[in-house]
Amino acid sequence: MNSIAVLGAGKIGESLLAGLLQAGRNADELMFTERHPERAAQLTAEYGIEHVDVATAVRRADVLVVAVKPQDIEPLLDQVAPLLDAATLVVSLCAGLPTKLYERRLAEGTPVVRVMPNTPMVVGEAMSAISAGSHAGDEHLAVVEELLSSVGKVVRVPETQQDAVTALSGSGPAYFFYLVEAMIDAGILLGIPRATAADLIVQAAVGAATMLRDGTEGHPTILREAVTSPAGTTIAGIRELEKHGVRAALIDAIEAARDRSVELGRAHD
Ligand SMILES: NC(=O)C1=CN([C@@H]2O[C@H](COP(=O)(O)OP(=O)(O)OC[C@H]3O[C@@H](n4cnc5c(N)ncnc54)[C@H](OP(=O)(O)O)[C@@H]3O)[C@@H](O)[C@H]2O)C=CC1
Ligand SMILES: O=C(O)[C@@H]1CCC=N1
Repeated sequence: MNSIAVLGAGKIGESLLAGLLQAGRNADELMFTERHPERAAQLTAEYGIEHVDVATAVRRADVLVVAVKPQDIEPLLDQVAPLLDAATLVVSLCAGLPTKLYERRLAEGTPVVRVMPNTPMVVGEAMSAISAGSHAGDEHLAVVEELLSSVGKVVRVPETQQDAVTALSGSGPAYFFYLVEAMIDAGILLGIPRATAADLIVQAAVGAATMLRDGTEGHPTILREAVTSPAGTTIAGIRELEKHGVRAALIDAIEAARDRSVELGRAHD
């Protein structure tokens, strides 16, 4: 079994570690680096995973998972580059950062796989899209697939699509959470207690998501039409969504997220 070091155990790094443990991986196959000692201690207490320094992570890990903010990548690569040999697989979870950035900075021939995961990996429901850098072959993609399929679904995409994927499934959970927040607020407006409104909306979201994924008819238009009765309540609401341009707003939002991903990568050209 590969030993895995997560460099930067923030929100996504912790989600990955927690998801891997939940999937049955042993804590002693995992390690992480983190620059705040209190947070490191808290993570070790909660998960039983060892906090190590970068040099130890590079020496011991078969797979180095980079999970720092894109803005923090340069100082991290300064630390890693002199220590790393080309036998270690580098897996980047960072929005926008191309594999060629790592290839430029790390030992010649280092295999790099770019991944866009999402936080539902903490409950084993991640969507991760993976792309090989120029020194990563099928065997490296297979290692990453095996790792991430234990915490959700994995697809292979050309690296040219990763900025769009970042906007869709990387940021996607935030947009669903935003919709849920807004719908709970609507419940408050209508006089429903917050806890009850939250129960109603969260279960509606879980039911709708399950129908989309597991139902015999998973097409969103057909499912939405089945809820929309003639002269009924749903169409009255949909007319308001259309009046307020919600569909166009979502398309614009996802395009803006894609553009920001491109910009984050260009900052390192
Ligand atoms: N959150 C999400 O839903 C997703 C995030 N990502 C990607 O994952 C990466 C991390 O995002 P996220 O988890 O949200 O961000 P966080 O800020 O929560 O996590 C990054 C962590 O890395 C730490 N860090 C930074 N530099 C170093 C270093 N040199 N050594 C050790 N630790 C370091 C940060 O410390 P400090 O607090 O001091 O900054 C922080 O704890 C980003 O590149 C993002 O694009 C990808 C998909 C989804
Ligand atoms: O907001 C971000 O930049 C990261 C990348 C995808 C989800 N969160």
